[in-house]
Amino acid sequence: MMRNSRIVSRLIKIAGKEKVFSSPEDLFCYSYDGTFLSVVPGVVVRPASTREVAAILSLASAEGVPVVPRGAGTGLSGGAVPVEGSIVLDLTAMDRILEIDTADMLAVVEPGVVTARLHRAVEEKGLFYPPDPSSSSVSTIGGNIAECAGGPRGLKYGVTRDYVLGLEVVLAGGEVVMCGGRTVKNSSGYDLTGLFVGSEGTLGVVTRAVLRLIPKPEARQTLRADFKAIEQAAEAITAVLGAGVVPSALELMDDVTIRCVENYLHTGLPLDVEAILLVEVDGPESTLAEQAGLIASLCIEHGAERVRVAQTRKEEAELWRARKAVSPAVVQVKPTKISEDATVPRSQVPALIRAIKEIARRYRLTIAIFGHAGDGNLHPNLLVDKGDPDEMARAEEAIKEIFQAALSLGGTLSGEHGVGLLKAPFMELEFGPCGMAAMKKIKESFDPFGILNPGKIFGRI
Ligand SMILES: O=C(O)CC[C@@H](O)C(=O)O
Ligand SMILES: [Zn+2]
Repeated sequence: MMRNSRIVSRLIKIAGKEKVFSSPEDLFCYSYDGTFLSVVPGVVVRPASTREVAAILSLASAEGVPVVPRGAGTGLSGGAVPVEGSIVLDLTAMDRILEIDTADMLAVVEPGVVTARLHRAVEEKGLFYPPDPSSSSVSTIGGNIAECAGGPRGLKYGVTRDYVLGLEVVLAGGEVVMCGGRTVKNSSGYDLTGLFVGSEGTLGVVTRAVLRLIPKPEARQTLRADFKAIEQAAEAITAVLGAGVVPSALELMDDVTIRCVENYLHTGLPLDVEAILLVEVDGPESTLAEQAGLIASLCIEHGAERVRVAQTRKEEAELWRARKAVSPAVVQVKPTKISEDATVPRSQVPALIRAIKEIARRYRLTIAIFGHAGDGNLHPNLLVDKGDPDEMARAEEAIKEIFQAALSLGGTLSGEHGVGLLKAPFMELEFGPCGMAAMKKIKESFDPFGILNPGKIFGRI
């Protein structure tokens, strides 16, 4: 609850009475994101323009009040979890697609645009915005930029970072800066655009983005391969990636994951296998049969029980519905799922799977393994019970070991979910003290009073 009523009145003056929320019910709704963490903020404000965001940040820095920017709150690292007494900046009302420029192949959008809405809008014009996090039907572009979201298409097309050409950002004191622009090349000065992408609202608040688009692939084909042993699936992934085709998605779901999804959706996934691969290829219609055929035969060669190629759009949608429902499905089984995002060079995926399985056995934990195996990004989800302190303690140790395993295989803590609060304690494992000190200097120079999303990336301060 915001103790300082003067700040609430100033916010009302800036954004209007109906855009400032401070009832206990409203504050509760903004207290959490896609993780199990929750902190009630002081007040919520929903600005409608860059000018309003600038006025709010200048007020917050003058008063020393923390500000936590927020999109749809689907993040999985705690990046949008408020700080006690903070102002939550709900950016969902700034949701205009300002421009889709087919000649320069770019879109100019406000941060509150829902990712799937942008997909539809650009696809209507024959263009394509590849980043597609599983939450794309609700996630916002601002949140995607803040966490550098990815999704299944990362393997072929990259992640949000690869599509941000330019940004308008409001800095901590309320100053508005423009960085990058509408060109596909830009080598002038420091890459501020790149710095803001993935900075989780700790350096500034994105109020407008120029996004690169590409031509929409002509067609696509999806197939599912079922494997009795997860090792076979892991070998098939390596074989597919080495065969010269680049699938637009190559997703893995292990047996724990399959059971969670089946329990939730009853979509007919096989329960007698240890893993399935969901593979999508795209490109000119004429190339699909050959690409899919090659992948299917490599899967069979590596022990797949069966390969099913989706014959209709409906069948394809059903396969993707199952994959995209993993997160909500896992939560049905254990509400305190702890979602990880360990990412390794793609050749190391089999080794990472082995390491996670061994850690799960040793700590007596159920871990669902799934994710974007084709680009090395796995999401081991620990199914734990928050009310069981012994299990939580084992989970904590297991998480640390999973991170260590990923790092020792040449990987990173996070491929696409960001650091937020959950991974902050482990950052030094990846960057060492000097790397962390360099990042802190950047943070301090952008946010000398520490009002921008404090605690994220660096841990509680
Ligand atoms: O819940 C998760 O761990 C992953 C969510 C998302 O990144 C996905 O790939 O479905
Ligand atoms: Zn993912």
